[in-house]
Amino acid sequence: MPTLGAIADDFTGATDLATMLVARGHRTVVTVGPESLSEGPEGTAVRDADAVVVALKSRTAPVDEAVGTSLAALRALRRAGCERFYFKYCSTFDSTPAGNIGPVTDALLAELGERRTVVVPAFPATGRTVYKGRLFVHDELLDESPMRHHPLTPMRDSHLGRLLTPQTRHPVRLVGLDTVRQGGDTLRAALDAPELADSLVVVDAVTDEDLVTVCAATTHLALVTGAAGLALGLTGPHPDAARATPASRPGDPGVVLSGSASSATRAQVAHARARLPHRKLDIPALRADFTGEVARLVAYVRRSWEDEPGKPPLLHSVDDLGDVERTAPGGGPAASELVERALAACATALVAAGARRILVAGGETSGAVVTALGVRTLSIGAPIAPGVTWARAEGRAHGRDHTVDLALKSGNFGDTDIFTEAWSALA
Ligand SMILES: Nc1ncnc2c1ncn2[C@@H]1O[C@H](COP(=O)(O)OP(=O)(O)OP(=O)(O)O)[C@@H](O)[C@H]1O
Ligand SMILES: O=C(O)[C@@H](O)C(=O)CO
Repeated sequence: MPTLGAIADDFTGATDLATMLVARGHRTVVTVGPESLSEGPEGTAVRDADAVVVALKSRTAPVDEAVGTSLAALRALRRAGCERFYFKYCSTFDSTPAGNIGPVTDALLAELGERRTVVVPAFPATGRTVYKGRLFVHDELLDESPMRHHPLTPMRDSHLGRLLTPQTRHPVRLVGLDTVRQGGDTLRAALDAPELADSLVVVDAVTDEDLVTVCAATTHLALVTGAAGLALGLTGPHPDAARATPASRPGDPGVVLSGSASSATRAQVAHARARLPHRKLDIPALRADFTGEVARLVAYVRRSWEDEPGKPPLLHSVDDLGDVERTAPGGGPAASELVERALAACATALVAAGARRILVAGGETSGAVVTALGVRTLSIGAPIAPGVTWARAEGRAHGRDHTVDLALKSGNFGDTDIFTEAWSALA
């Protein structure tokens, strides 16, 4: 029976955390939404797991909806036996002044009858560190990094206290690196101090060792919050936890679907364009004739499978930031919505046409694709890069069951050659 229950605010974040938990010895199941926790064969997989991660698409949802789905996930995890909880959000703290990190944290605390938790977005393996309460992305402050241009959650501050305060009913406090470096016992005493009893406590962490210390000092908290780095210190009972075997065989048709505008993805797209068949989504064409344009994209991929076997085609929506359309002309559907819907529609049509391995770039995009594919659970398979893994996805779309290998790549994760090299991990 699982004891650790996690709620991830997007799908790439869910597989990011699950990858870390598997590496730390937890048999881990990712369920898409809370419903799959109890139903049918997925219920059995959950009962055999040490940890369950519920993947939500709540990061940019309206606040009430994000709170509602997160609470439903918490209740389902409690029913499944979980006793400790982990709210996973982005290592770049993706949120707006309204939420959803603060409101969801407040609601989870209230439901658990708790008043205090930690806020730990650091993930040094991917360049995210927190010092003096400020979030860095590699050697830049968050608001000076490319995250300030994010299409949905532009991050215009790096001070976690200032970012979180408008989102929460709790005071936001800081425990600094000097305390963390004094070790787990000192840090726990600092966190348990009466003046922090009602607070969301941002904790500095710059290295993996800092995160192991933070983890050790917070095992008594019913709820922790952060990115996947905080799970580094969570050693589980099954160090040899098996990874899922691939659903596909080498040579099976594959495709890359990228709706991410992040700087790492843009470099990956540029690299792949020189090496893979590729087609860019035409937003005005999607707006004018959505069904026809999706059919043309699908036909292009199918033709590429025949003309250039072994080279998974790339469908992408952004080469450079000039491609990001922020306001829809004439009040039509937003470009972001069109891109998500188009890539999701391509995914279901391509799976029906024989695709067995799909690499998706972008958290929101991944949510759209995974939902359209009717995926209920993801079993973590071969790792690709820090925070990115292949996962075996069981789903149902167009009235047919299917099993495919899915990799959900967070916008800023992965090396430049990930779109051409990820496939070798499936061999
Ligand atoms: N040309 C475009 N114009 C406007 N919006 C776009 C365009 N291309 C993609 N988008 C939208 O931008 C958003 C990108 O978010 P997504 O979460 O998929 O990627 P990301 O932010 O890079 O990844 P992550 O959240 O994992 O860091 C999606 O909603 C996508 O539909
Ligand atoms: O923490 C991260 O950066 C990722 O898992 C993520 O949430 C991006 O969508």
